[in-house]
Amino acid sequence: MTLWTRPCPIRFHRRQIPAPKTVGSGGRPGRGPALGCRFVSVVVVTGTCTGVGKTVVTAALAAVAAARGASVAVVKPGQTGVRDGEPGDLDEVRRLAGLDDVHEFARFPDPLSPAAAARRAGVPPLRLADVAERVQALSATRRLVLIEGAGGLLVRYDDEGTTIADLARWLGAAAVVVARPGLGTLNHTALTLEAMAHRGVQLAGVVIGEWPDDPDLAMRSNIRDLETIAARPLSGVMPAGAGALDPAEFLLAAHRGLAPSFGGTFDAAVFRDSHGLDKE
Ligand SMILES: Nc1ncnc2c1ncn2[C@@H]1O[C@H](COP(=O)(O)OP(=O)(O)OP(=O)(O)O)[C@@H](O)[C@H]1O
Ligand SMILES: C[C@H](N)[C@H](N)CCCCCC(=O)O
Ligand SMILES: [Mg+2]
Repeated sequence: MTLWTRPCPIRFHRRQIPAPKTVGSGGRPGRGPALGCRFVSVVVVTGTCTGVGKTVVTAALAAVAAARGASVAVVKPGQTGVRDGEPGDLDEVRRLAGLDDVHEFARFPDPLSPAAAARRAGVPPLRLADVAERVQALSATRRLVLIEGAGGLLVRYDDEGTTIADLARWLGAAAVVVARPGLGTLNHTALTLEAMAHRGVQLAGVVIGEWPDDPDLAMRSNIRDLETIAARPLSGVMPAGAGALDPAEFLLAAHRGLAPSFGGTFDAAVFRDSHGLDKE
């Protein structure tokens, strides 16, 4: 346990399930969704900030894995900024990925961190330790459980300061970091990755949440520097407008936008060569 990680307040045994021998009806033996490791079953989707495209990337990961025949559940532990009866992030995942196995554990109407929104609502905060237990139960019968945080990595879920990084650590889950392409993202991404490293949260990959048709100088320059910061090629780039596609088009965009480690066909070198500055 590092100084940076909160201890789990409940008895919780980290467990990862092996990939099933056969995936889906036409699945080949031993072939699960390509998530970098056959034993990865819980992945946290975090971001450098709120509004960076976490929901779209979560839907893309779910769509590609489900299309490969994997059983996928998507969890939004704490949804804020949405009232009862209004559509939340999971409704967007449901619409884009055509997935019904979605789970929201708490909802607070004010558009704030889950901790602040619970305080304002005068209700107890969401306990991420309980979320860990519920995710563990889900993972017993799913090949993949995706967990979308609220805002960035260190957003608080309670007044003790429990974060999605703690949840990832308790579950032994790697995290996908969704980043903006433009000016400012290098610092935000570096801070996020450094905080993860200090907390012992493994990086599953950096994905740009929304790449515009007309990238500016900083965006083009940032491709190389994001890869330097992450010490690996980009794990995906979702095109601007992906959130408005219909499910069939979205699946195609998800395949093209996610790297082979996530089951897609995105080629970071090709993207870097065609959009980066290095060729000039
Ligand atoms: N690739 C994309 N194509 C189209 N729209 C996008 C894309 N990425 C993000 N958006 C839009 O940008 C806004 C913010 O994105 P999103 O809701 O995914 O952010 P988030 O990181 O999930 O934020 P939160 O912390 O609220 O969960 C949304 O309105 C979403 O529809
Ligand atoms: C309301 C918003 N869309 C998210 N659900 C919550 C974002 C919390 C961000 C807190 C912060 O980093 O200042
Ligand atoms: Mg979201």
